[in-house]
Amino acid sequence: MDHFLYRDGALYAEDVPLAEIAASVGTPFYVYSTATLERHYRLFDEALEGMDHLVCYAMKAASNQAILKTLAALGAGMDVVSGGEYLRAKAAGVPGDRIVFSGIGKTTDEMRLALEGGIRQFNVESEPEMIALNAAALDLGVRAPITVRVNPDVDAKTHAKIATGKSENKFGIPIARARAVYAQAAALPGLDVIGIDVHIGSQLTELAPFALAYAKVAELTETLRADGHDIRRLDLGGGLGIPYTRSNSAPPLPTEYGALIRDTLGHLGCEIEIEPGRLVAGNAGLLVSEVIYVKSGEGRDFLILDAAMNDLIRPAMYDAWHDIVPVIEPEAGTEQQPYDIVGPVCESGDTFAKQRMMPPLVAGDLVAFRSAGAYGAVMSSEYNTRPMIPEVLVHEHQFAVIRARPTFDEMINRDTIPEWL
Ligand SMILES: Cc1ncc(COP(=O)(O)O)c(C=O)c1O
Ligand SMILES: N[C@@H](CCCC[NH3+])C(=O)O
Repeated sequence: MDHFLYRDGALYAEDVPLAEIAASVGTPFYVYSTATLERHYRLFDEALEGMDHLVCYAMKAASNQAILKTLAALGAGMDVVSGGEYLRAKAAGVPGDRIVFSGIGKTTDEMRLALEGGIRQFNVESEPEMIALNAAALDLGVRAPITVRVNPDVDAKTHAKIATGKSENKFGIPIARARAVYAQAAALPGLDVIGIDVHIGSQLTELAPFALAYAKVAELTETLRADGHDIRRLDLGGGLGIPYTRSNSAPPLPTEYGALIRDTLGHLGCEIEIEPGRLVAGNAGLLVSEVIYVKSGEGRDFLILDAAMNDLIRPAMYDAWHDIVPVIEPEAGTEQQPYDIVGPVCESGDTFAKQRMMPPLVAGDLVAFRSAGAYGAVMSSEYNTRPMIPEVLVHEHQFAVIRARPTFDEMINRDTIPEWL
């Protein structure tokens, strides 16, 4: 459930009409609902109730400071994947002991930053990374808490570009090699081996792949304990999918996911961490755009929007579906017609939807892309020298711009001219 509903014939974000925000900030823009963000975080937190746990929001999904602060205020931890994300999390008030550091390519500088600023644990993904982290920790005279991310060779049954748990993927160490790698880690004096990490992919719409992966983690926990390792924390990654459209095959709910965790891993008495990103932010955000032109093509009509692939790359990159709805609710019985919905960028990949059934629209009408809160604004660019679009946060009846649109002067003057020119 989200907080973007039609009321009196118009789409609202909580208690604010989207048209009012559009009039104030101009289109296109991203808008997030505080209530939905909070609700989704709490669903995970409650799903793990009774177990020692921490929900570490995967901030790669949406990392505006205001979003992070909203979640941090509820006690959320953060999963970060770069020095920049680490600093963002700290700036939002998340203490180091609630930050986990994931990613296959952590640099020594990033390791030092986190070791100095405080870190809950590093999720280490290779032997060379282990050696580098050991050296960085010894250099600073500290011990780095780590889990090792294992690759369980499980098919997450999601888009190939966001599946991470098969042996051919670049992530984690093959689970078959885990015992040897843990033995190596335990022998490094700068590392404190505390647990196991796994993350098999994103936008999972079934529980079965999680069940397979977690069963392997349970077995590995017992094996490693028998080898003498004090395995006391399991980081289970993120990946639970969201409904991108209102169909009857909605993905499992956080409660069902929590029950699976309890069933497969509860008996081990470990502290549980999860790293949801998409489910927290995805349906908490919309992209709102205006129709610039309606153009008749050869056998098809194009809705040309002022949003483009640089603002929301998911359809171009993953052929992703986003529901696109008019901001003014069509009257009951309005006949729909097919449109190709496109942006102004100069490539045909700048297509959001083909032959999408919509009520008749004209220039100046507003449309909203649903489920755009995760991997939306964070993946945007200035391609075609299009300014990054504003982000707005709604809280009940108020809204605030949480990132302003840069001016063209700011964009142009960001470049510097070498002295020979
Ligand atoms: C290590 C790690 N944790 C958490 C996530 C968040 O995944 P999702 O947004 O699907 O919940 C990702 C992205 O897939 C990831 O790579
Ligand atoms: N960017 C991807 C998700 C990547 C998940 C990364 N851990 C998407 O929009 O679906």
